[in-house]
Amino acid sequence: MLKVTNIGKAYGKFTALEDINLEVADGEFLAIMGPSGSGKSTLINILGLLDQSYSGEYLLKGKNYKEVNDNRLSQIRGDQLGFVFQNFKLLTTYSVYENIEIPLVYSKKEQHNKQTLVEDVINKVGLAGKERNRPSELSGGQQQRVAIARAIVNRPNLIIADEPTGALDSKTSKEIMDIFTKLNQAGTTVIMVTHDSEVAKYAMRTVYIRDGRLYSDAESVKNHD
Ligand SMILES: Nc1ncnc2c1ncn2[C@@H]1O[C@H](COP(=O)(O)OP(=O)(O)OP(=O)(O)O)[C@@H](O)[C@H]1O
Repeated sequence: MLKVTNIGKAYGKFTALEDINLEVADGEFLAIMGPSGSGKSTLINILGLLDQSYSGEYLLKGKNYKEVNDNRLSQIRGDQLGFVFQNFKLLTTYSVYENIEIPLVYSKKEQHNKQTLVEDVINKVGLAGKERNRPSELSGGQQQRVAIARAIVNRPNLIIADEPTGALDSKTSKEIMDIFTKLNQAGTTVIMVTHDSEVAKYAMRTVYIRDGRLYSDAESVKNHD
């Protein structure tokens, strides 16, 4: 799915990422863990084609998008990637249905029946009956379901989730992780940042970032415990 070779990222004199190497296979479910400020968001912003100012090489599905212009990049993000954030990032004046429909409205992909696609994902995340509600009328867990539905409606190759359970209680977190697990079992690659080791257990593999450097599970134990 993706390959990162020797990636570095600096904010002025501050090195946020250094010598990052990572390969994620199609169909994997990867958790990225690490302390606050270690570089997790910086890394997934690069993986999600939201940040192009890094050194090293990033290939998504074998392609290097570093020189691609912003319009084309947002098209690629919309068509190939799905994003889920800690604070849901829903549009508050839109209904559940309208929030989920957004990626289809902007996509240039052929979509024969948008309504069926939206209804399918609403059922998948267990929100049938809530189509006309506004986000403010939903619980945190329900809002995250809307965000997940919005992330998958365009059938992305890869879902990038930044602390998707960070604002949820443990029971709701489990329900949300069950949805990610199902999506992954159906073939979607998932990369998820989390602080919560219980949540990371849902992933097949966990990598750790500390001070901008990446460690695999075993290396992390060796170097830091
Ligand atoms: N725009 C920026 N300008 C300067 N420094 C930045 C900027 N964005 C991030 N940083 C710094 O880079 C480091 C990594 O930040 P990042 O947001 O990637 O951490 P994180 O691991 O995601 O943290 P958290 O778990 O708290 O979200 C931090 O020390 C942060 O202060």
